[in-house]
Amino acid sequence: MSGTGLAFYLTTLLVYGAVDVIACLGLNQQFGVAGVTNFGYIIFQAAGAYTAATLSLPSQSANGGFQTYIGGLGLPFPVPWIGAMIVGGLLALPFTFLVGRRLRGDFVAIGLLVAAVMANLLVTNFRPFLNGAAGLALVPAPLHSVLDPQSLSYQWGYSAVAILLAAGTYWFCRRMTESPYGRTLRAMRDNDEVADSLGKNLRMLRAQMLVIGGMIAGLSGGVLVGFITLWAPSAWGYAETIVLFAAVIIGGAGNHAGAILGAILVPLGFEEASRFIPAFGPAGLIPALQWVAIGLLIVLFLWFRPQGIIPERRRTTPAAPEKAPSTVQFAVHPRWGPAQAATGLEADAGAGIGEAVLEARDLSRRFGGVDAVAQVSLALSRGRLTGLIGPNGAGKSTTLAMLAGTLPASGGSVWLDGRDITSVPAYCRARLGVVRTFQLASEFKRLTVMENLLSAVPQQRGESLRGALLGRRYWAADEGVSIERAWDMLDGFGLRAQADEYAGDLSGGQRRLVEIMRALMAQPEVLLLDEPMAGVHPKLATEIGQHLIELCHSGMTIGVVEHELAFMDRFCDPVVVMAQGRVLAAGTMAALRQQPEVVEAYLVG
Ligand SMILES: Nc1ncnc2c1ncn2[C@@H]1O[C@H](COP(=O)(O)OP(=O)(O)OP(=O)(O)O)[C@@H](O)[C@H]1O
Repeated sequence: MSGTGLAFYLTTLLVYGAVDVIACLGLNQQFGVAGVTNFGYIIFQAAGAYTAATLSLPSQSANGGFQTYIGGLGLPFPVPWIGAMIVGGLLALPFTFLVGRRLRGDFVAIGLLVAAVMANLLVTNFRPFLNGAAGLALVPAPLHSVLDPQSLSYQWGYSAVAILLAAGTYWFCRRMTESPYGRTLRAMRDNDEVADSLGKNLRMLRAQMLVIGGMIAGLSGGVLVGFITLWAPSAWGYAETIVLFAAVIIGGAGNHAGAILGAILVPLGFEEASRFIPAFGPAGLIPALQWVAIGLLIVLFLWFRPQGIIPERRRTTPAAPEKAPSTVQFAVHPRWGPAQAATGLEADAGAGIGEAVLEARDLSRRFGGVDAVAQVSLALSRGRLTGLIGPNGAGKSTTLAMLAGTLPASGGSVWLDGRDITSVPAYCRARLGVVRTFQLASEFKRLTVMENLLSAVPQQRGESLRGALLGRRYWAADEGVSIERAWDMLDGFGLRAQADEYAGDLSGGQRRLVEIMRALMAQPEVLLLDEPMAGVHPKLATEIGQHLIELCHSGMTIGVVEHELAFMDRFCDPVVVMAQGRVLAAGTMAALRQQPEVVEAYLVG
């Protein structure tokens, strides 16, 4: 290869590499960080490429009529690239309805894949739209009227701009990810039901990810088509999406540096490596083997190294001065606790004690033909630790889920402070102060203990997309206050040493504690605990029980489902007994023990 030939080859590599990096960063943001599986990702790149092409091509009549397309506006650089981003983002909008519905993630992924296949078929078979299978050619290169696109200096310049855009995309994605907003995205990825119950608006977050990913993919398409000057349906089959997924998974999903490495190794590396394989077998064999190799690599990585070559970074928190770990410290809702007293706004913790705060009225839930909960009416009162007991399958967890809104009711209503909240979604109920924990372990596994706690803090400055983009200076002080509270909480629960460990690596009992701490970090007005003491050391369970009582004294309303009767005896008043989906009785444990039907249904054994 001559020197000039080599230089052209190098610049081509650089542009392809930069385009792949941009595309992989967008996909990593969607899939690796936020857990939104978009098997139709490639159509957003294609939309960007077609948009940039039709915005820069002359009108159809001016091109001699050898290709047909819509648009043909002949707009100057950089309008086609900006248009590519905008259309990539706009194309994502219809799909935001898909993620907003209560569809499972894999259905959404398949829906997007089907959309990608259909879009490709449409463009291929409907020629007037974008010239069908033949695709668009002779797309004007950016600034072709003032510069010579064939010159080597132009090619170097193009590579430099493409690399700068890739660097800008990296900076943009990092800014989102390394912020409270990014933490919320990762929490949603790890366990969306729990994120929902902590007040995170999943529909909004997923929609943002789809639109931002679409814009980034669109940009990558715009940059690519300006360089290669042609674009056809064969360039964006659904298999191309698989290549990008392979890049992200192999590089290290969730880590933007990993996505960059994956982009260089997989789409670029495979293409280049196959050039050096001597031709053998029938035509098309080598590209086919390339697919087999990529498929095998995905399987091998998912099996042996699911975290990829550069795993997601563990976020550690600078240690704060240690406090005496003798007692459990709780932060209480500002409306009721000392924090509010300190501001002088409302120091009367005794106000309203005993009045119904959260009520179920004739609440029912059917699963298929089974009445899991049938016309249950009960009230949780301010300042009371209300227990809910009953045999297995009595409907306790289902009732608690309907109170928190994580499960829709089939009938009846839920009231908060005298307001009907039956149709209010879980994340809004959490924002109103109703926070629950779950019966099964529900920590955010790939978030550290500290991050689990911080994820629950309401109204964080850096938790919105805007706040994240404004940067650390905008949200660091606010985050500092939350970290301080989290350290206090960790000291109280004796988990300071585990602050930087992944919550998924803790013991069962420790994970329970993380859940309780996380719920308390949300500063709830009503706290709903589903078997919180399971696996917790009895001494600590007693300590927690005592502090739950303290919280009640400061005005919090707490409901707890628990099988441990000793806990009910000691801490809960009143206690509601459920059996076969109905409320059997309610009162103090002492009174309940006097009722034969309760003893028969539950207390015996
Ligand atoms: N998602 C579901 N689909 C179908 N049936 C369900 C579902 N969730 C709960 N059920 C059924 O509803 C009934 C009540 O279950 P629930 O979990 O509320 O009981 P529970 O009192 O909390 O029991 P446990 O103490 O064992 O947790 C059970 O018969 C259960 O099998």
